[in-house]
Amino acid sequence: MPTLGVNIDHIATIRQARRTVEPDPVAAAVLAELGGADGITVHLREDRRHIQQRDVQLLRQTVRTHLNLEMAATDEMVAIALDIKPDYVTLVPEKREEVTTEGGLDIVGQLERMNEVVDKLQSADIPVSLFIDADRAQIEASVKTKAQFIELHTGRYAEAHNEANRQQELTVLSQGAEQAIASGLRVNAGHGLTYWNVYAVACISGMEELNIGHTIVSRAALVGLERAVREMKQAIRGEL
Ligand SMILES: CC(=O)[C@@H](O)[C@H](O)COP(=O)(O)O
Ligand SMILES: NCC(=O)COP(=O)(O)O
Repeated sequence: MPTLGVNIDHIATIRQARRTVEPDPVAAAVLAELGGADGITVHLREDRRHIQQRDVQLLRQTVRTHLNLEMAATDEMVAIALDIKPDYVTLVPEKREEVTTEGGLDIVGQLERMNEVVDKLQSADIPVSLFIDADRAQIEASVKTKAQFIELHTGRYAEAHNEANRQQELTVLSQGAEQAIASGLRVNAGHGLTYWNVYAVACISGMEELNIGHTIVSRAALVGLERAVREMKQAIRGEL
């Protein structure tokens, strides 16, 4: 079975909604690890809409499992990664106006830049993963970069409208994983995975790690709400 990288971006989304100090992503990472997370994933976006650079610095010092830094392949982000030295970097495409990551990286169309960034990071002992669609040409180009990993974008599978479409997208993911592993790449997957759709992806042969965030933070908000309200009643009564 693949390991679980817990993406805690949306803990920071709640904090940034008020620009306050809670909830703290560092505390969230500790709790995720206590719950069995095999790794912690954060996406430091150029617009800093959720995770901040300080969070990544603190997480580097506190995460006991491994820290996966998702980032765009920009000079600014490469400099941050070289300074903080996460356990691995996942290069992702990024658009300021997007609600979340749309599609995978175009490795074919920017092979020279990808080669340069992968080489800079891996020469500093930071393994690189490329977040791509399970597309034959993108996988072939990823091999050329010498990145150690790819992360297959599971968004289209997660958004499938019916069972036939879901099976079709699952086959695309399985075939992509097979091609990548046969070419020497290690394979992770993520985006849009939920408690209801994760199992089929977890069963893909050779899958190493699943990075999952939004559904876990969403569920945490609901399963923790009753206790949170009970504790506020205690606080109001001066009992906390
Ligand atoms: C790369 C990816 O699929 C996710 O990590 C996603 O980017 C999380 O960050 P956002 O929710 O800000 O898109
Ligand atoms: N790379 C995918 C990830 O880290 C989490 O994506 P999501 O579960 O928040 O959609």
